[in-house]
Amino acid sequence: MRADNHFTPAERRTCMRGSEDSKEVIVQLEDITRSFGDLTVLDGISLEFATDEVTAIVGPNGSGKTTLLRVVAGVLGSDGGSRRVPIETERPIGYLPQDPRFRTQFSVDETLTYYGDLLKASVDVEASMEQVGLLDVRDRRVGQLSGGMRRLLGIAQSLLGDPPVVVLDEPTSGLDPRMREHVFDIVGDIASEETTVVLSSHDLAGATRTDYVVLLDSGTVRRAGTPRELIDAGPNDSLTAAFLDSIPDGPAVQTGTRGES
Ligand SMILES: Nc1ncnc2c1ncn2[C@@H]1O[C@H](COP(=O)(O)OP(=O)(O)OP(=O)(O)O)[C@@H](O)[C@H]1O
Repeated sequence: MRADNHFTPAERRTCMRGSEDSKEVIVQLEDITRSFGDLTVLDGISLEFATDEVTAIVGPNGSGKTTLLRVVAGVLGSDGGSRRVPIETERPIGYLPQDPRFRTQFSVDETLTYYGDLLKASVDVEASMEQVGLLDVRDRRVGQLSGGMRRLLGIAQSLLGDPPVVVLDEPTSGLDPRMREHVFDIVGDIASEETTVVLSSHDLAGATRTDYVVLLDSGTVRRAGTPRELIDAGPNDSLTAAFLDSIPDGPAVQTGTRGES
């Protein structure tokens, strides 16, 4: 195992949170590994996520972001390591997959009511529409929504039942700059004393608005810290430079042999 891909919870608390111990850790990953066939996609990931934080997982295509988020969300098991979500609520985790599919004939309201009815938790559909700014189009059919509005609908769906852990896979992909800003505004509002948000994004400008950034490459954590810490550790004053500096060998194209050397 490489030293730079293993952040124990204690180390991460030390190196990332300093003395902000009022925040409550509600997801802990320790030494998580996950392979598909002979392809090692997650290679010893230890991270923890606390309330009132937005964490951005960034990394090249194929670096394992979606796989990591699926493990965090509990929709994919790991091969090794442990995942702890020490909270007890009716709906502990809300998850926006990378490519959510909704029935095009349903309205926004009907879609959220449908998903809300599937949950055991009590659900306030109106509040979730309001949270993402979709109240004005509540009667519009999904098939008539713009791509950005559909993404907001996906975020609203993930918020139903007020889960304390909200996992969003690329919530800003394909969105124009104004809509990306809007999504990061929403995400900042969601993170609260009770809630943590974990998202993946290729939008490094947006990632600078989050609390913590994890630079993932080839299934390992290359760097992690506040945006400021990562920028200061990089070659110049940008997260893009820090990102490129953290993957000096270029983007990973995984072929199934990595991790076997
Ligand atoms: N279900 C699966 N079966 C086989 N291989 C998979 C599966 N899911 C992911 N992979 C492989 O795992 C690697 C990491 O994929 P993943 O989607 O986690 O990366 P990513 O960082 O989210 O990529 P992107 O930024 O392009 O969305 C890729 O090589 C992918 O082909």
